[in-house]
Amino acid sequence: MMDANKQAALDYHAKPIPGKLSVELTKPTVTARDLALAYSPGVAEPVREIAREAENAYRYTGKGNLVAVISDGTAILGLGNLGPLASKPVMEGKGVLFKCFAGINSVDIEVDAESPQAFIDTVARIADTWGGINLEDIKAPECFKIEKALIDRCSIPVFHDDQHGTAIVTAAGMLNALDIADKRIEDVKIVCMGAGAAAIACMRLLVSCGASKENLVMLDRRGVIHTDRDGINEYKAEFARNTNMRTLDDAIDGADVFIGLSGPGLLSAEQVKKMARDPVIFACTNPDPEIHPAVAREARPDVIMATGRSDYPNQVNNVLGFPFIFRGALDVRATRINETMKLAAVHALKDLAREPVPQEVLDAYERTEMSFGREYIIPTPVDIRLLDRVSSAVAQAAVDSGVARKPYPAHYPLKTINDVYGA
Ligand SMILES: NC(=O)C1=CN([C@@H]2O[C@H](COP(=O)(O)OP(=O)(O)OC[C@H]3O[C@@H](n4cnc5c(N)ncnc54)[C@H](OP(=O)(O)O)[C@@H]3O)[C@@H](O)[C@H]2O)C=CC1
Ligand SMILES: CC(=O)C(=O)O
Ligand SMILES: [Mg+2]
Repeated sequence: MMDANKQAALDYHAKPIPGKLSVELTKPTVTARDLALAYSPGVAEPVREIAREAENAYRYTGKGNLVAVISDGTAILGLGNLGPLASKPVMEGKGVLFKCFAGINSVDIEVDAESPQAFIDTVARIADTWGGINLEDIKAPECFKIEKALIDRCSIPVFHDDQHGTAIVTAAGMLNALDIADKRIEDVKIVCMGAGAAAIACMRLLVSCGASKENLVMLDRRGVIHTDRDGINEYKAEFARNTNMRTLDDAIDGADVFIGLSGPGLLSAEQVKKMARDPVIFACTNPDPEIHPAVAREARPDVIMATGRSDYPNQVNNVLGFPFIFRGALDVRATRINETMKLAAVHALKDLAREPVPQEVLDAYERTEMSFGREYIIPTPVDIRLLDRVSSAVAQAAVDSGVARKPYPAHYPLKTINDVYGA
């Protein structure tokens, strides 16, 4: 980041008070009577009700609209394993996004765990306090076992955002980008740089959406993941290709799609030049993408380009997913976030990009025009319609697929975050 922007980012986090989130009160606390209701003796009444029937926690506490954002700091954005405390600005940031885009309260928890099992046990022991758990920035392959174990042990939704949030948004953006390029997902040659949490989940979901594993090459730090390679874990093995390709140079030749979920600056202009017509490049590593959009565009004026960042067009970032997916899941008290709900979110996002863009979005992005096309393949996070479209689709899918413990919300559609508690 340039020095001025770097200082601006540090000042933003430091001033006027440190951090980006605080806690607000929802009840009066002025008089002795208020205190007698809020604390002793009044607080004993909801305690007794919850002890009698656990579901009452949703009625008498903030549980139903409260998500824990939990990390061990092992894969902080694309910055790597910098430890739990260093992940705190990102986890606070996820809390900001939960609140401002979906009206969901959250608490960030950074766990210093000596092993995946210790992490699992820590999270499982505090799980009942929340309406849902958003796991964040936990590296592969540990993240897969951690998420599965917690889903098995918890009765609330547990969702590894870097896997599924990213996959949902990537799939929605990809379906639109391929439509614009006039290509079929079944036919396209895909190169996926990275074989971690986000990459594995993105490729799994793209395959569910029609992509062929035979057309897909995945790479990690050692190059192409192929069937003759030793020592690849079971998740990478899912995408091992029987191929002579060994390097990105080999794989990128004639590729229709490059998806980067790996590290900064790994794709060169020369490699972009070797891609097929109307190449689709999602350079999603944060904060510094696999290739700068200007470099890609100079190499190939016909590129359809996305990054994970807010300061370029086409932000393919899980921020478009997790706030609204949890909103829908919480509002029907879903026990989990299943594949049906994820696909519903993909289609809601994909379809919304094809509608006219509201003036508020144009103003926020200081643009006079935005419409479905190469520079607008996916809605922007500030688009208030996401709250209605994605949350409604996810809630309906939860009901339809039998994981909802409450009916489709009577107070939907949500027009603003002020609507989230209903009338
Ligand atoms: N835009 C978005 O919404 C999101 C973007 N991301 C980005 O995706 C990236 C990966 O995140 P995540 O999956 O959570 O992390 P993981 O640690 O789980 O995976 C990282 C993967 O990237 C690979 N990788 C790292 N450096 C290189 C390199 N120089 N060459 C080839 N492969 C490399 C690793 O290879 P190996 O297996 O050999 O170690 C590993 O497979 C991050 O940069 C992150 O910012 C993640 C989530 C959301
Ligand atoms: C966006 C995000 O979650 C990441 O880069 O890790
Ligand atoms: Mg992340």
